[in-house]
Amino acid sequence: MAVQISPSILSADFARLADEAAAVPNADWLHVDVMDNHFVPNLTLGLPVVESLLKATSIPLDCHLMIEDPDRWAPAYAEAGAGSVTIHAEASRAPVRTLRQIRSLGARAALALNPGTAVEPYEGLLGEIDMLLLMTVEPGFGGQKFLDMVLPKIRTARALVERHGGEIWIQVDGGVTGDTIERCAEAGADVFVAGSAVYGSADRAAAVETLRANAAKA
Ligand SMILES: O=C(CO)[C@H](O)[C@H](O)COP(=O)(O)O
Ligand SMILES: [Fe+2]
Repeated sequence: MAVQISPSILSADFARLADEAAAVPNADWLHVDVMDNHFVPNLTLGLPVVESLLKATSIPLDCHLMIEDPDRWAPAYAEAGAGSVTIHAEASRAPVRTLRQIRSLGARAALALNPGTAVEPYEGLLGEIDMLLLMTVEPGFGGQKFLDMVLPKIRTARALVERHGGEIWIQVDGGVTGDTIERCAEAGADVFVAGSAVYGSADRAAAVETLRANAAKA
């Protein structure tokens, strides 16, 4: 499993997003948290900002939609050129249709599960996804404490994914730091989102490399 690091611009300076993207040239992805103040109690950014960001960086965008109606909006992010589009299982009413639309528009399709959502009921969707996102905090805000209770679910997900051929990536998001990343990698995650651990550091690129090195220790 190659380690991939996806810095979350949630913790970046929103007035300087192009510079903040340029500060992490060694990132595999740029994680974009779309929040609508309904599915989660916070409001961030939407499609117009993603469209501008796509013009400002060559780093592929990993769009994490924390919105009430992902079935309506997710295809537009894929159409705009996002490299990966993630919908929440708790929000989607038609996940198969939406995940297929995302793929048919050329993006990787991903399904996200909140900390309290079990993975087993979604085994049937594994054929429809390129990545499974396991939230390691309750979605809505950056800078929260990593929830250790999700570690067994990462192990379960890794076992399920291996049974399905092992090609689906497992992403973790929330409270991922130089300290917690090793536990996530050891449990079976291979894509790591980090907001405050990267954008809370003076040297963002060095923070990305520290995360990558620590994940590789597992
Ligand atoms: O989806 C998210 C929150 O809902 C963010 O991606 C996540 O919280 C990143 O921030 P941090 O690394 O600071 O926890
Ligand atoms: Fe996120």
